[in-house]
Order: sequence, then structure tokens, then C-alpha cells
Amino acid sequence: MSESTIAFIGGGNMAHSLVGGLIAGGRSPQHLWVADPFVDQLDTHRHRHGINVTQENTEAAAHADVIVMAVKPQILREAAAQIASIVQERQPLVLSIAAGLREPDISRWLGGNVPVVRAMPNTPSLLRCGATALYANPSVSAAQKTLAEEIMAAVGMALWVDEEAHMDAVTATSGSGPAYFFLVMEAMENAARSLDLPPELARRLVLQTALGAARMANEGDDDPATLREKVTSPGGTTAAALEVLREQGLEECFRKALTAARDRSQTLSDEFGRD
Ligand SMILES: NC(=O)C1=CN([C@@H]2O[C@H](COP(=O)(O)OP(=O)(O)OC[C@H]3O[C@@H](n4cnc5c(N)ncnc54)[C@H](OP(=O)(O)O)[C@@H]3O)[C@@H](O)[C@H]2O)C=CC1
Ligand SMILES: O=C(O)[C@@H]1CCC=N1
Repeated sequence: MSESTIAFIGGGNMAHSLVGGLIAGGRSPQHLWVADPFVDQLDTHRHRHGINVTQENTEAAAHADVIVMAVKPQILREAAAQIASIVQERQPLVLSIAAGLREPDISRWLGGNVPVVRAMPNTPSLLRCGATALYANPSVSAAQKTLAEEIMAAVGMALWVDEEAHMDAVTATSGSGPAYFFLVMEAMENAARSLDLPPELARRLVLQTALGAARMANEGDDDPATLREKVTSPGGTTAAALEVLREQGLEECFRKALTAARDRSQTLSDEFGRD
């Protein structure tokens, strides 16, 4: 079977992550398009990835078997309207990665009865280490479902959800999730520096520790709680630190943070979805 052509509408951060991951996974640059109004953005894609670029969304859409809507939620409606007639004529699979916006709104903006998969990837897709959840509307064929899953699985883990409503919590968990871990890394690095560790040493120790912990949690048999217990000697240094993190309400803090992200995903739909 010949390789599908994928067009990204919007060439920003997430398009870079997905295009980079797809190329690293062996997808041919000539089968990838990016459309973005800004020439600098397109030049970066051309030089970094060697793919096809255009300022016209319609030109990219006209080549595509799969159209990835990778613009900000507030732009999606306008971008969908621009390519609606091409989508109606050619019936490609439309894969929206926009936070919050609901499949029925996206399908309607594209003229109705369009196969739409909503996907929520994350930036580690660049390293083919992404986590993506997918939801398909009833117009998506079995072959298109397989195609959407193949694309996202090429850049990491791809899991289906049965209910679109789960996508808001997914966005709060894995879509935004890399930022939480980066913040923890920043906070640990700053704390280590405040204990007089040289900056370079502090950074390298924090980053390698994050990598090691993530690999142990993913590759071993123990769950995170067991792994934590194995680090924590009774009356030792880890116990002293964990006590402070508990006292300061770390768990509650994450619960509130993810709830805020989930709620923001829902209000994005109210603000920029519907008519
Ligand atoms: N960043 C992330 O970690 C994740 C983002 N997402 C979702 O992906 C989508 C894109 O996010 P992200 O890549 O971070 O955003 P960016 O702002 O980095 O990328 C969007 C790009 O689209 C361009 N653009 C603006 N208007 C149009 C238009 N009419 N047609 C085509 N392109 C246009 C923007 O240009 P300009 O900037 O000049 O306006 C920008 O280059 C969002 O909907 C977001 O919710 C999903 C998962 C993770
Ligand atoms: O912050 C955002 O709204 C987007 C969606 C998930 C990650 N970035």
C-alpha cells in the first residue's frame, strides 16, 4: 500500500513535534505537508525536516489523505472553513489535535458528515516517546481508524477512548503533562542550586534522575508507589523530604492543577466551539 500523505494545518510547536517524530520513524518527507501563514515557520520546517510547505491551507489540504488540524483552538473554526470544500470533495480523514474543541463542531465547520478523529498528543512525540489518546466519530471507517492509530503510534503510545468527554481529562493529564514534569525539574534544579551546588552539576543530576525514575517506572515491574518506598529509608533523607512535600499539600496541588486544566479544556469548547 502506498504511503498516505499527511498535511498539517498550522506549523507550530506541536506540528514540529509530530513531523519530527514521523520522520524519525521513517515516514518520507515528500509525503508530509505543512501550511502556515508565516514564512519563517515554513522555512524552519523545510530546513529542519525537508517537507513540503505552503502558506495556503487549501494547497496542503488538496494533497492530503489525512489533514491534521494543528492550529490554536481559537483559529480552528476559521481554518476549517477555509478547507471545507476540499474536505467535502475529497473526504480525507481529519485529525484534530486542538484542545477542548468538540468533534461535532469540527465536523460541522467542515461541512458536516466528515470523518473526524480527535487526538490529544504531547510534545515528546518529537522523540517518538509521545502519549496520545484518540476518539473517532461515527463517520470514521475502520481503515481510517487504523490509519489514525498508525500515525500516532509512530510517534509514541496511542490509546483510544470510547467517550469524547474523556478528552478534557486526557488533555489535563498527558497533553499538558510534560509541562508539569518540566516544572518539577526546574524547581528541583533551583532548590539544588540554593544548596550551593554548581548550576551545571545541579542540572545534570536533576535531568538524569528524572530520566532514570521515568525509565524505572515504565520498564520495571514495580509501580511508582513501590519504587518510591524502595528509595525511602526509614528515618532517612528521602523521608524528610517527602514529609515536607506531603505537609505542603503536593497531592492536593496536583489534583487542583489537573482539575483546572480539565475545566479550561471544557471552557475552550464553550468559547471557541459551537456557533
Ligand atoms: N503544544 C502542545 O504541547 C500541545 C498542543 N496541542 C494543540 O495543538 C494545537 C497547536 O498548538 P501549538 O502547536 O502549541 O500552537 P502554535 O501556536 O505553536 O502553532 C499554531 C500555528 O498555527 C499558525 N496559524 C495561525 N493561524 C493559522 C491559519 N489560519 N492557518 C494555518 N496556520 C495558522 C500559527 O501562527 P502564529 O503563531 O503566528 O499565529 C502557529 O504557527 C492547539 O490547538 C493545541 O491545543 C495539543 C497537544 C499538545
Ligand atoms: O496548553 C494547551 O492548551 C495545549 C493543550 C495541551 C498542551 N498544550
